[in-house]
Parts: sequence; C-alpha cells; structure tokens
Amino acid sequence: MDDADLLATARKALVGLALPDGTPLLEAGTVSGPVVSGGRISLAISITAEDAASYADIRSRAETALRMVPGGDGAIVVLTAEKQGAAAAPPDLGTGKAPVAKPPVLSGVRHVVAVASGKGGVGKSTTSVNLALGLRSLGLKVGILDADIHGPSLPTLLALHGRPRLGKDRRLRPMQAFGLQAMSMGLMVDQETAMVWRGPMVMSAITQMLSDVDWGNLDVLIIDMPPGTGDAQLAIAQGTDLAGAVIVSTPQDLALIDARRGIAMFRKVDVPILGVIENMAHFICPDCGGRHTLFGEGGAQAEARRLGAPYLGAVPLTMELRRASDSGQPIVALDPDGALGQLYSGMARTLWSTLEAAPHTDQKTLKGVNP
Ligand SMILES: Nc1ncnc2c1ncn2[C@@H]1O[C@H](COP(=O)(O)OP(=O)(O)OP(=O)(O)O)[C@@H](O)[C@H]1O
Repeated sequence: MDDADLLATARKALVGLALPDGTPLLEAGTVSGPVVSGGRISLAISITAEDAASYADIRSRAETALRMVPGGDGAIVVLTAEKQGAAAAPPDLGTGKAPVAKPPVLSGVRHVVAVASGKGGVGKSTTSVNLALGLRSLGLKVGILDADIHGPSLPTLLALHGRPRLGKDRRLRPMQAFGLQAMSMGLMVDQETAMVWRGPMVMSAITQMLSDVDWGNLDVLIIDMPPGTGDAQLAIAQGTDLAGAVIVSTPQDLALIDARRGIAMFRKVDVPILGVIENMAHFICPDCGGRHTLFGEGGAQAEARRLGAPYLGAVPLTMELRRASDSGQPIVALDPDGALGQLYSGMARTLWSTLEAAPHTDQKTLKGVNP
C-alpha cells in the first residue's frame, strides 16, 4: 500500500474518535495530521498544559487505532503543548542566519499564487506541479514552493534528491526540476520535527523559505499550500501578498464543502479566487477507454458559478496521471502534447491571462513589510 492509500485508511481509522470536548478528531483545528511518510503514520494534538491529563485517553486510543491500520509501519500520536512565545521563534533551516520575524519582500517575483484545497488528498500537489509546468510551457519563469510542511509531496512529484545548495551570500538556491525553481520543506526539515509545528511556526518556516531562498526573477511563484483551512493556511494567506488562489476540489460533496470553506477563507482575507479546478472529475478506464463519472459531474463548476469564482476546468482520474506523478515525471513534462498536457497548459494560459489582467502591482511585496 502506498502512502496515499495508507493515509486514506488512517483517516478512516480515526472516524468516530473525538476530543474530550466532543469535536470529531478529524475536524478539530488543533489536530495536525494524520501524516504518512514512508509507511509511518503520525498525528499531533495541540493542547494547553492543563489539558494533558484529560487528553491522555484520546491520544492512546488514536495511536492504537492508527497502529492497527493494515500496511502501516508504526504510528505515533503526540500531544503538543503550545508554549507562550514559541511561535515567535522560527525554525532554523540551517542557513545560520538570524530568524526572520516578518514576511520578506519578494521583489523579483511578479505574481505569487496559492494552490489550495479545503481537504487533503484531492490532488492539490499534482495540480500545482502541472500548472507550474503549464505556465513554464508558455515561456514563463516559474518557481514552486511546497508549503505542505506536514506532508510535503514535491520531492516525490519532481524527483528531487539531495539538499538545496547554500550560496556564498548564505541564501539557499532553489533546486531545478523540469525547468522550474523548486523548494520543499521536505528537503529541509525532518518530518517528525515538523509534525508538531502549529500555525505560527508553520508561517515562520514558510517566511524563511521565501526570504532565505534566492528565487531570482520569476513571473509566477506557485505555493502548494498545506491542505485544509486551519490556522496555518490562514497565516500563509494573510502573511503573503498573494495575487490570488486556485482552489482544487474533487467532485464529491464533502470535498466541495471543504473547497467552499477554502474559498471563504481566502475571501475573508481579501485574496481573490483566480480559479477552481475539478480534479479526478471522471474516470477514464484504461481497458475500454470509457468515461465514468463516479461522483457525478459538474459539481465544482456549479459551485464555482454559485460563488462567482472562475472555473478553470476538469482533470480526469487516470492511471497515466497517477503513474506519472508518483514516478516523479509530471505529465506536462512527460507528454506536453498529450490530452492531459494540453489540458494543464490551457488552464495555465487562462490563469496567466487572469493574473496579467488583474489590477496588481508589478513589484510584488509581502504584507507587513516596508519595502
Ligand atoms: N487526476 C488524477 N488522476 C489520478 N491520480 C491522481 C490525480 N490527481 C492526483 N492523483 C494521485 O492522487 C494522490 C494524491 O495526490 P496529491 O499528492 O497531488 O494530492 P494532495 O491534495 O496534494 O494531497 P495532500 O493533501 O496529501 O497534500 C497521488 O498519488 C496522485 O498521483
């Protein structure tokens, strides 16, 4: 069983478990995870120091449930007490520089775009990578930042190996993959360490990824956001001067409800929605070539229309795409002229037109900084 399947099974194993206040574990904003890495499942529950005793039971029940997930290679559930002031100290990513307290200025980046989903596992990272490559196929300079600290997928999707190089100026050089500048928290920080970071810590880490990395001149920087609409996502949406957000959803009702939450979150902090993409919209049978709409059709499009958000298109569920993604050969790079390659490039073209048409400054800055 691969990590994605394991994650789905792990989530199922947690259904029915609730925090002492009755909030279902999977819906609690204080819960990070579950996260699966190399078969190991981890989950963190953020509590105050006084709550430690009352949470001991749910911690142990969640851990037992996750340990019993077939195919898993061990599980850990930790209670993390948020210390006063801890959030102000961003993690040291190894550059030896003093931590950055405020969001940096990304003077060389024309547009910063968040790719987000209300729910995990809907194909947000696959979409981010292929959209980035679609933009690149238009001749643009494109970077991609994997901000999914708790479950970074960029190293897999772009077959990134090793660690980013540190320049003489003590700034990190992004890695190069398929003509993209790429950076992932997964390349920098041990996963078990990152597991226990809550929103402000995550924002601090992202801030460092933006400021300590020499992105150079980019037309677009795609931020592959962490899934969900919790405090980490809100912190990034608020702290980064985004040109806008692209929302990825599958057609299931539950995913659409979560996508709606995502749209509402961005709107709340005045980040425009640049587009909605329906992923795994229909299934193309590899044997008969038949087209099956497993979860109904047009849900995301209708939702986008209802919310007045641009609809960018529907990506089918195909073996070809899954294989390409999971083998580190994104479909747009592998087969740019194929149907999927053309689909992503078309969506990228629409996105770029929207970006360029928007009343947006040329010199991108990040909020909270005096340039
Ligand atoms: N349209 C598709 N057709 C087939 N497989 C897909 C498609 N989109 C994504 N996948 C597969 O689904 C799995 C999850 O995709 P991905 O990692 O992009 O999702 P995600 O939303 O970023 O997940 P997470 O919430 O864990 O970050 C991967 O194995 C990927 O290859």
